[in-house]
Amino acid sequence: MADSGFASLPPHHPQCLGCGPDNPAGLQLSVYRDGDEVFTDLAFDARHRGAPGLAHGGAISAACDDLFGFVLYVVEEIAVTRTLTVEYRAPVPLGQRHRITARLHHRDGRRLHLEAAGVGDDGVTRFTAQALFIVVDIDHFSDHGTEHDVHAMFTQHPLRTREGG
Ligand SMILES: CCCCC/C=C\C/C=C\C/C=C\C/C=C\CCCC(=O)SCCNC(=O)CCNC(=O)[C@H](O)C(C)(C)COP(=O)(O)OP(=O)(O)OC[C@H]1O[C@@H](n2cnc3c(N)ncnc32)[C@H](O)[C@@H]1OP(=O)(O)O
Repeated sequence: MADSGFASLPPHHPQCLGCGPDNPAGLQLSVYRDGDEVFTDLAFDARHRGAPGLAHGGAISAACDDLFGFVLYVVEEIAVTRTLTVEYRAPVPLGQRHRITARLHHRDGRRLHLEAAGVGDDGVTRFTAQALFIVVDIDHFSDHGTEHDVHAMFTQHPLRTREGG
């Protein structure tokens, strides 16, 4: 796939369930920016099993939620999920790669309306999602994480260029 040249976005933090490279129980998403959209290529595996051979809906939902958290790099706002709706249009087989793409649909004050779709490498759209994120201040996180960890989450990382595809 001709992905080289897309900007690689930094994980929210190293232990993030969705994208943290240091979280062995996480999805370890690698996320890229393509214009105003973000995307990740993901094949659910045995750790994400729901019914035999199929991905668990909660794992799919987590992937969508975390990917929405990367649209924030495009919007340049800090925001958190208030609502998340996933439409499971077709079963998602384990081991089959899907590209999940997310974008801002529209903004209304503090409300960010987001949308996403997961398309298999066979061209089938198996799930779509809509979310409402609410813009918050960095203080939203201060009561729960250490100052160091909260600061690190919002440190600007230089965008990297994807190598290969
Ligand atoms: C540029 C740098 C960008 C860097 C980005 C880096 C990191 C990403 C940032 C954060 C995420 C960090 C790490 C994890 C990453 C990603 C994972 C995905 C994201 C998540 O997993 S995140 C966890 C789950 N998430 C929560 O843990 C939220 C819990 N929740 C709350 O903390 C509050 O609930 C809060 C703060 C959300 C709102 O509380 P609040 O008191 O501030 O605001 P309020 O309730 O007043 O709502 C405000 C306005 O939205 C309207 N409104 C409300 N609900 C509505 C609805 N259903 N439909 C239509 N409108 C609605 C109201 O009517 C009002 O409208 P108006 O402003 O016009 O009055």
